[in-house]
Amino acid sequence: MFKIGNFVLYLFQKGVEAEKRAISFLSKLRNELQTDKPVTPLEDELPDATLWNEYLDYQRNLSNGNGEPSWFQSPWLYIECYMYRRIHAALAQNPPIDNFDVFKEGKAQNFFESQGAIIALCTYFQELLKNIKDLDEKQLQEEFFKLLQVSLWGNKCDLSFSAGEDSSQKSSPLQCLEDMVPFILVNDMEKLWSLLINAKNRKTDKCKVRVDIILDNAGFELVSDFVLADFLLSSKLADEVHFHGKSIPWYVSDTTKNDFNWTIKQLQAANHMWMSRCGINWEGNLKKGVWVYHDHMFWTLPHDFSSMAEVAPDLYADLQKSNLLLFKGDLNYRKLTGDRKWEHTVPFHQALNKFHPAPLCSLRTLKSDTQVGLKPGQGEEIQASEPEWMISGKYGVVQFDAAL
Ligand SMILES: O=P(O)(O)OC[C@@]1(O)O[C@H](CO)[C@@H](O)[C@@H]1O
Ligand SMILES: [Mn+2]
Repeated sequence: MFKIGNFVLYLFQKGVEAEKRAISFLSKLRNELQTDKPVTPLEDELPDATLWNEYLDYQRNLSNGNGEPSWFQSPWLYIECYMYRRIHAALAQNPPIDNFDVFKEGKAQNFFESQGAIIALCTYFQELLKNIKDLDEKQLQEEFFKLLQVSLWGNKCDLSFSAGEDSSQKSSPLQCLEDMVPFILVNDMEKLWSLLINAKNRKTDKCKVRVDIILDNAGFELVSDFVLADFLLSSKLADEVHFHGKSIPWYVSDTTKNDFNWTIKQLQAANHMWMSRCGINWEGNLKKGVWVYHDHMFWTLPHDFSSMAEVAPDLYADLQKSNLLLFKGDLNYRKLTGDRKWEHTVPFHQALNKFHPAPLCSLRTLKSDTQVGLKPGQGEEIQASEPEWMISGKYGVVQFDAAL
């Protein structure tokens, strides 16, 4: 008994020491940020450190003698990613808190506060499953469009955008879909449907249809992605869904493997029949191998996706096996388009800058100032009445690129 007590005390002290080290690392980080210090190379030995340091050299070369890359001067996308990587280093080097996710609490809260919306969605979906086999093609298409839009608007719930404040889904996610259609600035849902229905109709036993979802936020958005993924399988539009999450805590609410598994467990254990049924089915999908979770360090590097083929050829080759890639969220859109100040009328295909592993689609609510593929005058017209249109999260896109 005494020995166990000593051991617990020892562990407690180790924990306190690790916390102190992490806090001091984070204070240093805050000071560097607030005083616009030069960006420093990473000093940890995590597997991606070399790639980060090479990227810093690349930024130094870009600045072409105009001073060192620094917190206020360097590109926003790079600096913001770098900040999350440094936060990770503060914890990852510090056992026993090396696996602690500083954003876990916020993500769990988002999930619990969205409970009503999750119940509404799971109930709707389980009712739909009861007669999905009897639906004709037109009806299937309608349901696909609905669930696609729920997943699109689910992207409003992100904690980086709301600076950690409540951003849960409060209203029923299915109710106002029709009213929100005018806010979808690029609406390629028909193109997605054609791709999927043609693949289904052409399908042979040997060739499986694979859809990949490059995930964004945990909480309500993740549940909406699960429902969409289940619909794709249950309607036989796809045979496999591959999910891609983040291997380290990222942009506050992004989904890690822990969040992915935690969410399914929470649903299973819920005191609501349809929520729990969803959780049970989804764990079954993972066990059967028709749902597959992946993570890759590339998703938490600062590089935009046009560098993927060079920096992460294994990931690029894996994505090439897919029939359709669904990229969720704003950050993925920024990385798809290189976060440049493109003219709004530049075609999406061009902004992708040769990133075409497979047909792809962005499901994104606008929270940052990059938007391509609009009709002439479309952006200017909204700008005139709503100067915040690109950062308010009120508008969205379902923007497709057929690849090659
Ligand atoms: O990718 P998400 O979750 O849709 O959005 C991430 C985001 O909120 O984080 C950044 C602001 O901190 C912006 O890039 C973007 O608005
Ligand atoms: Mn996010």
